[in-house]
Amino acid sequence: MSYDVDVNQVTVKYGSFEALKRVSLHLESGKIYGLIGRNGAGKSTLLSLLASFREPTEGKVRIGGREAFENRDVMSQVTLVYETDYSEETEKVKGMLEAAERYRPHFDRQYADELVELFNLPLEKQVKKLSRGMQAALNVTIGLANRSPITIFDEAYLGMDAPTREIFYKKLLEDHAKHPRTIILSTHLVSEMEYLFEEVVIIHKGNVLLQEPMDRLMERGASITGPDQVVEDFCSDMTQLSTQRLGGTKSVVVYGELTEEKRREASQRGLEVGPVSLQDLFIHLTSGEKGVEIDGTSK
Ligand SMILES: Nc1ncnc2c1ncn2[C@@H]1O[C@H](COP(=O)(O)OP(=O)(O)OP(=O)(O)O)[C@@H](O)[C@H]1O
Repeated sequence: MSYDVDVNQVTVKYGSFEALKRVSLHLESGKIYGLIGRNGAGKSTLLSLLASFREPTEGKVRIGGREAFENRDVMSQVTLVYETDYSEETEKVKGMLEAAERYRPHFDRQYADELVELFNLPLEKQVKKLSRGMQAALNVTIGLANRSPITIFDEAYLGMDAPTREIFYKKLLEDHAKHPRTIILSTHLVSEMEYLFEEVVIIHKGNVLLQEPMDRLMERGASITGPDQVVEDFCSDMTQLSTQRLGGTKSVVVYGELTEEKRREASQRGLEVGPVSLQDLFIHLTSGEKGVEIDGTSK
C-alpha cells in the first residue's frame, strides 16, 4: 500500500503563537527527503504531526489517505527518531532491542545485531550508562531496523562523532536501496548530509519556503562572477540572493532557471558561471525576515 504523506493547510498553535502557518506538503512514498530550516522554523513541530504525537490546530495530516492523529494503524508504520532523555532508563541495550522486536511490525533483529556490532554498542550495558553518542547510535539502530514505511530522523545524529555519523549515512543509503521507504532527515548538517537527499523541503518561519528535487534545486542556484558592471547588467532581471565585491570584480548568487541561452550569453560576456552549494542557497534563501519570494516553487 502507499504511504504518501499529505499535509493539508495545517496550522499548529502554541497558545497564540503559530509555529506552522497553513502548511501544505505532499511527500511521495519511497524517497529520501532532507528537511532543513533555521532554528525555530517549525521542523520538529511538523515531524511530530507526521508521527501522530500531536494534532494540528487546523488542517489535516493524512498518511496513505488516512488521518494520522491517534490512528494506531498509521502510528505502527511510522518511526520518529530524536534525541531522547535516557537518564532514567535502566533497561539494557539488549532489552531495548527485544522490546522493538516485540512491538514493531517490520523489525529486523538480525539487521539490528549487525548495526550493534558496527556501532560497538555493549548489549549488556544499561542505556542510561551509555555515552550520548552511543545512545544516539542505539536510537538510529532501532530506527533503521524498524524498517517503518515512514522513518524520520530528527537531528538523530546529535552526539555522534564524525566516523559514527559516516556509518549511519552509509547504512541508511544501503538499507534504503534494499528496502525502499520514505526517509525524512531533519538536519542542520546541510553540507555533510546533502548527498543523501533526493528531495529538499525548506521550512522558514512556519511556512514551506520550497520543495524541490535536489538536482533541480542545484540547477536553480548559480554564482555569476566577472567585471562589476557586466555582472550587474547580466543579473539585473534575476533574483539576487547575495553580492560580493573584490576590487573591480563582482560575484552574485542568483536563484532561478538559467537557460542555455542565458548561459551562452554569460560566456560571450566573459562571465564565469559556477555552482552554489545547498548550504549556501539555504543560508541566502532564509536570511531575510520572510525568506526570498520564490517564483513557481514556493508553497
Ligand atoms: N511546547 C511548545 N510551547 C511553546 N512554543 C513551542 C513549543 N514547541 C515549540 N515551540 C515554538 O515553535 C517554534 C517551532 O519550534 P520547532 O521545535 O518546531 O522548531 P525547529 O525548526 O525544530 O527548531 P530547531 O532547529 O531549533 O530544533 C519555535 O518558535 C518554538 O519556540
